[in-house]
Amino acid sequence: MTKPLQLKAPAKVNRFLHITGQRPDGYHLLQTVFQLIDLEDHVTIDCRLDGAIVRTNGPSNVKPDDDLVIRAAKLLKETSQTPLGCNIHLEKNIPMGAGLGGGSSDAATVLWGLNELWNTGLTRQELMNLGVRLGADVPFFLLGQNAFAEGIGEILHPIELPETTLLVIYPKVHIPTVDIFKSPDLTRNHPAVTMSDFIESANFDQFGSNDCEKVVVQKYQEVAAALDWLHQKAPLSSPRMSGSGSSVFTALEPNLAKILLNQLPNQWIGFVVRGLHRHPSYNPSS
Ligand SMILES: C[C@@](CO)(OP(=O)(O)O)[C@H](O)COP(=O)(O)OP(=O)(O)OC[C@H]1O[C@@H](n2ccc(N)nc2=O)[C@H](O)[C@@H]1O
Ligand SMILES: Nc1ncnc2c1ncn2[C@@H]1O[C@H](COP(=O)(O)OP(=O)(O)O)[C@@H](O)[C@H]1O
Repeated sequence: MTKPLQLKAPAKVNRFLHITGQRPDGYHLLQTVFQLIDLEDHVTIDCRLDGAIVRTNGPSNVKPDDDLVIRAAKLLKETSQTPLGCNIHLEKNIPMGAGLGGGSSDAATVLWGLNELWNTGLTRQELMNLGVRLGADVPFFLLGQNAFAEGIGEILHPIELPETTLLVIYPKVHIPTVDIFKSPDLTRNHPAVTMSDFIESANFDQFGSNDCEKVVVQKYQEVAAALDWLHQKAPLSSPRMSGSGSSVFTALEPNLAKILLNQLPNQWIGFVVRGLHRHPSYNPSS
């Protein structure tokens, strides 16, 4: 019997997020830079010979069958027709509905881990094609490195980003992605940029904007307050929201990030994180 796999599933931030159009099926076309950060869920996967797929631990507010880790395992089992099953132990550290991609990262980690454990032999691209059925962010997490993304987030161009420390604030608001994408107030015609525009910009932190931010700030006062707080405390930085919210972040010198974390109003949760260059559990060429 193989040993259980212990894997880290990192969160992401969107350094900018432009909505450039919409597909005929309603999904939004976007351009973004995804950055992996060292805020991580822990996923332990153990092979079962009886074919059952079981979550042995996980968020109490997500039913086991709705959990993206179980949905990912079932999708790979169905696709590969393996007779094997698994136990999945999920320790959540990434806040949910926070625009940090935790569910998508967990799903990607399970697809990658089970492909190894079950020896199903899918290529990375095949795993990505499966993953996008679970969430638009899943292919990025399978890529395993930072990326400039287009399409609905599945067209990925690897990119190297400089060392960064970020202060991330989760304003304890859970935002369903779908609510933001269906808002009539969402900007959907941001002019297209190129990856070179981003790379050649004088300051990555100031490049572009997050088109979901306006809609979220109008609807969720706590997100607006967290952004205002960052603007006041670090006026020289460029605070942003990540994804469809609710987390906000800014790049700071590490000592200042720690000082501000200690001053954070206690109704919010803060994290000082470092940008990662590679996925902590698998590398892009494996
Ligand atoms: C906005 C982004 C940016 O990174 O991140 P999050 O804030 O959710 O982490 C992602 O594109 C989100 O990806 P993900 O969270 O996987 O969303 P999904 O489950 O695929 O989609 C939830 C719903 O949002 C809408 N949706 C999602 C992505 C997209 N490009 N266009 C959409 O219109 C669809 O109605 C979809 O049914
Ligand atoms: N393992 C999981 N982790 C987080 N959320 C999950 C998971 N499985 C299912 N979900 C559902 O997906 C929703 C969005 O997940 P998450 O990835 O945390 O947020 P976001 O899309 O804002 O980055 C959650 O509200 C939850 O209902």
